[in-house]
Amino acid sequence: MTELLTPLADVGGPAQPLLTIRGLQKHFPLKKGPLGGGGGLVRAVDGIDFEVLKGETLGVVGESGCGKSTTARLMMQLIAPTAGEVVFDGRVVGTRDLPLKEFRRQVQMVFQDSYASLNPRLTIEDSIAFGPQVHGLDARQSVARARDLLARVGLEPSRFAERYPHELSGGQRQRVNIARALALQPRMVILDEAVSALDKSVEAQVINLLQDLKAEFGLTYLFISHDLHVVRYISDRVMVMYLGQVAEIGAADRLYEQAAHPYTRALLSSMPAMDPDHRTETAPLAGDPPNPINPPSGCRFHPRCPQAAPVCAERAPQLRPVSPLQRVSCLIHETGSGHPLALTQAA
Ligand SMILES: Nc1ncnc2c1ncn2[C@@H]1O[C@H](COP(=O)(O)OP(=O)(O)OP(=O)(O)O)[C@@H](O)[C@H]1O
Repeated sequence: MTELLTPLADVGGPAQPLLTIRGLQKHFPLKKGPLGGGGGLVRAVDGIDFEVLKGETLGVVGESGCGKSTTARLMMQLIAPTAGEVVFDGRVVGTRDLPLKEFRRQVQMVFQDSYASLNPRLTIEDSIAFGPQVHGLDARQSVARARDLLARVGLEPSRFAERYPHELSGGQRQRVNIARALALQPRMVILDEAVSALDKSVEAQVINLLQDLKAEFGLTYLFISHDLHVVRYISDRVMVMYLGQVAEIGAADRLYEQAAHPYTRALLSSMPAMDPDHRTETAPLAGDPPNPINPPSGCRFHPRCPQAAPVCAERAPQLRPVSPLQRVSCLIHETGSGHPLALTQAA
């Protein structure tokens, strides 16, 4: 299990998985046309395995449509998987071992749209108190918890508790959503583009708040974002997705400094430079991601990969450890010879 060792191991011994994803797939059927044509499947998530370690923030990145949100919704069991399972703290979710209701108390989610997530007819206080009441806490205790949490996310309860969502700014509403997610005292929070709609200065405040709350409540985060700078800042490890699969996963610093997958390198070189004097050597990502209805054969990245060899169109790579801190799905790393061309030459 050496691949589970992360920088967290430096501070608290070997990190253990809190949530494990095994062979997860989601294929959405396409509607048939009036004459029976069409059909087919959108392979939104197509066989992924990974773990979220206790106490870490796992960042998830990848181009639009690569399956990040579908993965999050599958993890929460908001949609049924085509195949695979979610294991939380050693128990399979949605079984007698760990019924959905109990799992959903322990794992909460915050979405991008701060307004859509709140009931416009409920006051802020009632929105936050609702979850604990559903889970059996009495009304007085639920309201007390809501007020505590409002203060904790930086919203003075005497000013905000009785207001309605439309009376708040986007940043304030997202603080309410975070308070609401914490009201059930979860162990893990999934943040799906949770700061993406905020102004840069508000975004920075909310990210710092998330960091403080994580430390205070001992939380584990899965943090989905298209902003590679933010992901590097907040994450202990990062998972890179490409066309419904995991391309690479590893410790954030190592992945950003020594990416092993050609896709990760291309994605990172498309990052706007924080330092204008900094020049990257790598070619940026060319072309659009291919269609998840009809993904390329072999390695799905091969049509866009600057290092692709003929074998890459024929053989699908497996996710394998390349170091104790990094796993990658690329034939380069399966040969151990440094280039997939060696595979064709050796064959
Ligand atoms: N209900 C659905 N029916 C059919 N296809 C879907 C459905 N939901 C998602 N998809 C498709 O699945 C693929 C993955 O979508 P998903 O939203 O998970 O990607 P994403 O990486 O989160 O993208 P973004 O960064 O744009 O939010 C896309 O091709 C999307 O169009």
